[in-house]
Amino acid sequence: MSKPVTGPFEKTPGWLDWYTGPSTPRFKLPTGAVDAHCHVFGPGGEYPYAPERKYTPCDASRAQLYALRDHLGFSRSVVVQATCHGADNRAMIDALLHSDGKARGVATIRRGVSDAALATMHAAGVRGVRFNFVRRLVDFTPKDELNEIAARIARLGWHVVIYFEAVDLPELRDFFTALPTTIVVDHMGRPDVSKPIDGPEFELFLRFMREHANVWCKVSCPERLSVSGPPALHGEQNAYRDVVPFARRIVETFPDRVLWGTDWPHPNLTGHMPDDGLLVDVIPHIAVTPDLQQKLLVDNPMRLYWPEEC
Ligand SMILES: O=C(O)c1cc(C(=O)O)oc(=O)c1
Repeated sequence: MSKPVTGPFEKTPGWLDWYTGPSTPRFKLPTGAVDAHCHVFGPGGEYPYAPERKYTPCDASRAQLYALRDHLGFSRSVVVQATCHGADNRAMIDALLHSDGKARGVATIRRGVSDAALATMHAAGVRGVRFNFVRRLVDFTPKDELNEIAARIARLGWHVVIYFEAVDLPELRDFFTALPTTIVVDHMGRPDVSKPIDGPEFELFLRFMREHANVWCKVSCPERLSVSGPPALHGEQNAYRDVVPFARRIVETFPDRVLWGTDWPHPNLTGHMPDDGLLVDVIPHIAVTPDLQQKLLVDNPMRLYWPEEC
């Protein structure tokens, strides 16, 4: 892979660039595997970062994303609009249009979006919108605006991706459960993995999924959630083992509603930047049988993003 570069923008101080030269995973992905959560950043010279952004990343182009996809052994990608681009979806859509149909997208949209713009996005491969409740990433959008957006995209058959911190679930739960679409939770609802797996906080999340069959979950981002590591670096084959039981519990309880993604290029990590090859090697620890791996990596994302092929 080519090296990270920065265009006309100055990166947030302390920014960690994505890992160059990732190892080849030891885990062999099943045929047709989908990386169901990844991003493109810019390049900033071509697709400027949004004025309202909370961070400025290094560039991460579609060519670099697809080179990683091929290196790791994925067949397809779901490109999720990154908050540093606000509601300007051009970089993400450009990535979809240059994917030979092998990428779908999740957009960020505002109330004023036209029906024509939504139709163009749909034609490009957008199949969802992202509602973000993580305070360090976005200023909140009022709930009435989100409800209006949800009603409009429901008509297109899209779903809503939600990103929130575990401590905020009690307050947001009623809003989420009233949404009219499939709901996909980013990064396991960000559990605090230093708390007990059988404790009330994680149980609330499991109950949220148990009681609402339209709620799906990405069992992604152990590198973000881990407290006691070890990180996916230096050949580590048992990385982020404090996160593994949480992800495994979700996969085994809801095998037909889980997705996995790299989260490349891993925005806002501070401690380390994972070797994406070793990150893939975490998968067999959280989906421990070929059957669970097939659902997590192929059947579920295909049903959600390429239903016409199922
Ligand atoms: O936790 C994060 O910092 C983060 C940020 C973004 C984004 O800026 O879009 O996306 C993610 O999936 C995770």
